[in-house]
Amino acid sequence: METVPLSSANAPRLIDGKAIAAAVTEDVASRAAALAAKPGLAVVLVGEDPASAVYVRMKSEKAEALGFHSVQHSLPAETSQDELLAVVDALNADPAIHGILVQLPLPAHLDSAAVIAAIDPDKDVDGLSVINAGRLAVGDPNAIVPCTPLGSMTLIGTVHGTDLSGLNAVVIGRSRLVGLPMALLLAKANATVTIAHSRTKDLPGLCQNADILVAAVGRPEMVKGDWIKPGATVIDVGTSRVPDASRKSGQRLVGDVAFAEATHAGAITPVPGGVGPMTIAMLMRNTVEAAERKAR
Ligand SMILES: Nc1nc2c(c(=O)[nH]1)N[C@@H](CN(C=O)c1ccc(C(=O)N[C@@H](CCC(=O)O)C(=O)O)cc1)CN2
Repeated sequence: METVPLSSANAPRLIDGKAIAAAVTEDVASRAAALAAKPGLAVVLVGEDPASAVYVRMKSEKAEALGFHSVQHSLPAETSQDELLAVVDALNADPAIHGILVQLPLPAHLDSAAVIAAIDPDKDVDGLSVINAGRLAVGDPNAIVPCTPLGSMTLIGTVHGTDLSGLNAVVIGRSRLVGLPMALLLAKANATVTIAHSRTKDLPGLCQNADILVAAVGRPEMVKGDWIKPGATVIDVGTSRVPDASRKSGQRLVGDVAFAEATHAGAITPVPGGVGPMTIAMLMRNTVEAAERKAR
């Protein structure tokens, strides 16, 4: 991946997640074509959450476009825990499936942790199982790493390269999906990492010390311009829909960062077109890797 110097001009450099994701998926397509059996990805959606339906469709369509065997299970919102576990069990046993993803969040009556735990860790292409989280924590190369942090690290790499020695990184958010694995990956790359959350004292002050700021809280435009250190690299993981009467749809997508105020950042991911496309690209990469491992 090309390393681009930090911007010295007034405007921050936009980190083009769409273009970088396209490069990742191009590589995935050629790896998939080299396999005797197509990589198989199963995506499971429970309920009718509109955003989840969009993401699941994007995943299935991308898998098809890359020549994968792509399977989608769309289950009603009232699906029971046992019914969902039975779907996961069947996918675990299916040799044509190398990756299983259960779209989150699940309806409130379902136990997400138990569902994730039921996925074969070698097919857990979301990297959410305790086994894969543990593998990542101890630096096991067999870890399947959650897609959004993996994609975010690739974006950071286009600015700073792979060695983040001497850089302070602040991750706002401590979820299993993004914040915690992100912090581990940054630490593995030699950054000095702080995990911040809703109980953190003086969050703006902490962020002002961050050379790399990762916002993953899901609160629209929470990170204000004066929280950002001049020249910092800002990775915006948030994707919230807010009302916007000027749009035909009546809404627009915003991140966790007040983008228009981040004029003095060195580099920043836009929303849309930043981290989001990388999440899908890394899911495809995790799936082809799972298929390659199976073929060895
Ligand atoms: N099982 C999982 N559930 C969820 C994950 C996940 O990684 N695994 N992540 C998020 C949502 N997500 C993927 O599922 C996701 C979010 C956003 C995008 C994306 O490409 N966004 C576009 C905008 C798309 C739009 O118009 O809505 C962008 O940012 O450019 C992809 C995937 C929660 N659940």
